[in-house]
Amino acid sequence: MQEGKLIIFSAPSGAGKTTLVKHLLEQNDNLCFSISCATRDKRRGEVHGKDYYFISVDEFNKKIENKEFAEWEEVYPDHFYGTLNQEIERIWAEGKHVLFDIDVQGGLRLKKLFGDQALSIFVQPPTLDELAKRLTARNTDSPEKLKMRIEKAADELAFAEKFDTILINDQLDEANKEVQQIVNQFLEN
Ligand SMILES: Nc1nc2c(ncn2[C@@H]2O[C@H](COP(=O)(O)OP(=O)(O)O)[C@@H](O)[C@H]2O)c(=O)[nH]1
Ligand SMILES: Nc1ncnc2c1ncn2[C@@H]1O[C@H](COP(=O)(O)OP(=O)(O)O)[C@@H](O)[C@H]1O
Repeated sequence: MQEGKLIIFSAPSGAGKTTLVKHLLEQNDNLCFSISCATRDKRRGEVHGKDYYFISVDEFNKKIENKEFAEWEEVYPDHFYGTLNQEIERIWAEGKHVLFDIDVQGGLRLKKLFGDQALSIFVQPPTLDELAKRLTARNTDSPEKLKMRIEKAADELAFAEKFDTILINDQLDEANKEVQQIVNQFLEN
């Protein structure tokens, strides 16, 4: 099997990485989204096997024991997320490059594992206030969860400099264009 490349998007929750990743996937047939395992509840509109493999904490722990994950994190208390080795291989076997939407620690771990084969992109909101506004408007989280995500975001912003590239997601059209340029440049080399 010919190995492809890895493009990793990490960001605090609400910075817009899911939005940017979806757009990139629509525009590029040679990229495929890495579907993670997650133990959180499914949100309205989410599909098992498309957005995530939604599994129980017990199933998740079995996969840890069986060393099925390239990386995994307890991103929020009792909310585990992980990238399956099998998922990366499935995508490479299709002759495509792998696109990740994963948390900051997971992103840094994959970059360390794959080195120059991977590009790590940190998506930064223009301000923390704007991030809080976007998360509130998205309306997918309870007030407690919202608070937890915003607090965690402030810590995560400190890791931006450790990524290959920082992308500020202010005007969405501009950010989409910039992402495409960054990805084109990486895939050409
Ligand atoms: N480490 C790691 N983080 C993941 C993985 N999949 C998703 N995440 C991250 O987990 C966090 C929470 O994701 P989610 O519950 O979907 O909410 P979101 O932050 O609003 O997108 C986000 O930062 C995701 O990028 C994974 O496989 N590994
Ligand atoms: N540049 C932007 N300007 C305004 N709103 C945005 C922008 N990018 C994303 N959003 C909105 O902000 C919310 C959070 O974006 P999302 O992609 O879900 O973030 P993440 O995956 O990083 O948690 C969504 O409702 C999305 O539509």
